[in-house]
Amino acid sequence: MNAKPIHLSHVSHDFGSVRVLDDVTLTVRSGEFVAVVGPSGCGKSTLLNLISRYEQPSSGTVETIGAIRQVYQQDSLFPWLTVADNIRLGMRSVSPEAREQQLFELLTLIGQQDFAEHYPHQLSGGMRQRVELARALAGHADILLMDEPFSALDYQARLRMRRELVRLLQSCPCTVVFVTHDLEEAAQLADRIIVLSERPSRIQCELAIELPRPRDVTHPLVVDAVSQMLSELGLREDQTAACSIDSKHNL
Ligand SMILES: Nc1ncnc2c1ncn2[C@@H]1O[C@H](COP(=O)(O)OP(=O)(O)OP(=O)(O)O)[C@@H](O)[C@H]1O
Repeated sequence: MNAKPIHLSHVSHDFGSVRVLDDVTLTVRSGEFVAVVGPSGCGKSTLLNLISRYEQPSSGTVETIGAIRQVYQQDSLFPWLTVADNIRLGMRSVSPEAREQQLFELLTLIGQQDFAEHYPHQLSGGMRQRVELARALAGHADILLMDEPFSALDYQARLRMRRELVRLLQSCPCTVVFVTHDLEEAAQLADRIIVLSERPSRIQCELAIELPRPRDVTHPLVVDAVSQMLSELGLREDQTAACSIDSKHNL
């Protein structure tokens, strides 16, 4: 993997007369887990769409190196295909000889080996998201773009999925950009959190969290990071608490 698999330089993006992103410069290092948070409608998904090249920036440049896979909030499994066939779809770049072995490994990794021949409607929401993750990681993704992948799940299922994602990334390392509304999720998972401002969005600040994963939601650094994001987003009731997280303001 390259040292800088994602590099955005002075990227701005307009939809018609509406400027959504304004002069965003962002580099993501190989293997880094970057979370993106910000107010609703500020352009988080647009940022992912620019990285995936689904959208072209109005100005600035986007450079990526390596295979990109995406995981969305809505599960996008094909309902007429079994779990195994859905995952096989992600393996078009894998040789036929290696495919079945990798399928078995992925099913084992997500704990769904007994459900290979089930259809998506026979699975819970959490199980479907696990299969989505396996499909995205099949065939060796270099960059994983995740757009609120766990937001449809209940709190306990989200906690389990975070743990599962950490475990999966240990087995299948890649560079991750993870959009979420859930500040706790960002603090539990990310090496670096990008806080976007209101539209037209700029990078308001970056928070680095140097703490090994898995991280407990009650760890003081996780709690501090949530507290700082709340402050940055103007959502604190009490703005007086100090924060020990290393943060960099880009305003
Ligand atoms: N294809 C499009 N055409 C026109 N406007 C768009 C398009 N896609 C997004 N927008 C607008 O751009 C803005 C940013 O949208 P985007 O989905 O990127 O925000 P977001 O931060 O991901 O939102 P949310 O947090 O609510 O999911 C919104 O005002 C949205 O209406």
